[in-house]
Amino acid sequence: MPSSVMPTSHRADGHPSPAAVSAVGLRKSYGDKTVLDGIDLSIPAGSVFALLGPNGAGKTTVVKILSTLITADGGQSRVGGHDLAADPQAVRAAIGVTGQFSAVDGLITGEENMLLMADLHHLSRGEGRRVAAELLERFDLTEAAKKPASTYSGGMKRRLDIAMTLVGDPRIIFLDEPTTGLDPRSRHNMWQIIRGLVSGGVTVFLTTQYLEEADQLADQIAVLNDGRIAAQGTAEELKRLIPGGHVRLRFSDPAVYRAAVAALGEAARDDEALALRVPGDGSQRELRSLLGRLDAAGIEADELTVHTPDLDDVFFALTGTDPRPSQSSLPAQSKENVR
Ligand SMILES: Nc1ncnc2c1ncn2[C@@H]1O[C@H](COP(=O)(O)OP(=O)(O)OP(=O)(O)O)[C@@H](O)[C@H]1O
Repeated sequence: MPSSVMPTSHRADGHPSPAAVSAVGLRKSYGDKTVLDGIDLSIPAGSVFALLGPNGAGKTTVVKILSTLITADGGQSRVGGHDLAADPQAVRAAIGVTGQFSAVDGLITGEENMLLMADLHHLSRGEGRRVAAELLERFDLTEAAKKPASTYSGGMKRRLDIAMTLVGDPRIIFLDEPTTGLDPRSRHNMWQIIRGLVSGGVTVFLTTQYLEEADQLADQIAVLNDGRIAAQGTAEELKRLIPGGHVRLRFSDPAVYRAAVAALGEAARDDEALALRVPGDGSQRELRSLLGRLDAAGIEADELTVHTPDLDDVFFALTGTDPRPSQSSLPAQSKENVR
């Protein structure tokens, strides 16, 4: 299933675009615990790739391997045209990494953090100052530039972290859960920043637990579960992989609800909410037939909503992890995968 939905990408001139990141058969274990059990990836240059997975699925491990922070036990990968095992230095020079292991030093100011990065990249004093000022401006940090980074909000720290990464002008950026813990406004801000990077030709590899984030940003999404890629494709392709479409009918009168239960034998019941979930593809034909059956039984629902599968459904079907734990009407599933 994974490879069958992975399209070959083409540049505007019709030639296949070179992969910015590729991996074949990546494996990693800690002791007798297998974290990655053969991961294949191919990410075209200039695109956004989202690695989606529940807690502990191994997302950070993939990022750490591809960004040379740890080594894989098996498999091959190329990043920015360089073999990871043979030339990790060249890989390091081509990439930027931000995430759970942030480089921001809280004791010094945002500006000093930037200048430190400029030093690390051997920029001259003048060039360093110019680049730092430009990036601080771009990430809306000019005002806060002279304050210690420890006083920054979560969103500001993430922005500073990305700004620091960009000092070296990397063509490939790894963002490990870039919006975890951010409020909705900062999250949208971060999405704009990521879109800006991509429009400048940067390849973005991001990990996320948020389906909406992958849906919003990614050209390709891979769902990681139990050390393997359970499915890969565009958001639309993934949504087509699974059923999940249904019509939800809600009633306020328990007697009418019971009549509906009797009339629609195949529907999943939520007795507490007096709601029924009738599986279907949401097509006009199916809706007409459903309404016909309700009419014939003299039943009128108080609320009728048509639900087409979304990434939540895909995630749920593939990982057994319900991203919407508050929805009691979903069937109870094994939570064994949640570590
Ligand atoms: N250094 C280590 N030693 C032992 N086990 C580890 C080590 N690093 C990670 N693991 C284990 O590997 C598994 C995958 O961890 P990883 O951090 O890659 O997951 P993740 O998908 O990024 O999760 P999260 O969303 O919680 O960050 C987890 O079960 C974790 O406990």
